[in-house]
Amino acid sequence: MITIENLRKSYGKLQVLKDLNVSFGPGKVVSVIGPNGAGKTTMGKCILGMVLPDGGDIKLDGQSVLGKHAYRSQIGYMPQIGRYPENMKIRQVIEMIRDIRKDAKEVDEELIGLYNLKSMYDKRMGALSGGTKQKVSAALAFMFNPRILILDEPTAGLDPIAAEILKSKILKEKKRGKLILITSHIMSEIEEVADEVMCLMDGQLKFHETIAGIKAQANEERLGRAIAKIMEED
Ligand SMILES: Nc1ncnc2c1ncn2[C@@H]1O[C@H](COP(=O)(O)OP(=O)(O)OP(=O)(O)O)[C@@H](O)[C@H]1O
Repeated sequence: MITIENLRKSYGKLQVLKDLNVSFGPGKVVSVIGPNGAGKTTMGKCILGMVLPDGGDIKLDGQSVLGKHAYRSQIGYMPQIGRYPENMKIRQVIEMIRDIRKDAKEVDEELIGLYNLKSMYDKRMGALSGGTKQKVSAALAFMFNPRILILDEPTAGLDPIAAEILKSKILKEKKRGKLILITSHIMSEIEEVADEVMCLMDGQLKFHETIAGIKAQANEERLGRAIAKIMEED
């Protein structure tokens, strides 16, 4: 589904992605982990076309996406921190995005319902709590039934019930054959939802393995310990 080949990206002198190679298939939840600043968000933004790589390629179903736009409608994105016009009401933000995506065949309002967002439709974005803003971001990411979802620390700031709702949604959409990339630092969450873990270290792929494979490789039952063991290996 997505293939990343020799991807390079620098910000000034800082080399963030250094010849990154990795591929992801459909019907999988892949947890993207790695130390702060390892390049996880940058990789996601390169896939989304929000950051232009300096070299290498990103292919969707074998076709390069670089310099193209239309493919983006197949990807839902939930940013780490959603930024919205402060004065717009939730209703207006949702209507605006629906208007931009008039072409979408299917509109999925499940999260709007589960998060009871309609009861807050007239609140302004600038007046929302961080968690409520996250709920709006989650609802928008899933809204147009994209084949691919890129979720950047999606449960950070969500209360436990809202986080459970999101995790169930992730698993439901995975069963429908979607590819879901999730950046997370929470081991219990990774173990609950992910099939595979991709670890970025210093802009390169440290490993990309199934959860069972990681535990077997490290000879550790606890995922957190297994990952720490592999990350410490040279
Ligand atoms: N627009 C930018 N301009 C300059 N440097 C940037 C920019 N965006 C990211 N960086 C730098 O690139 C590096 C990688 O950032 P990135 O956000 O991809 O890391 P990350 O793995 O997602 O980190 P975290 O776990 O903290 O979210 C960091 O050192 C960051 O400061």
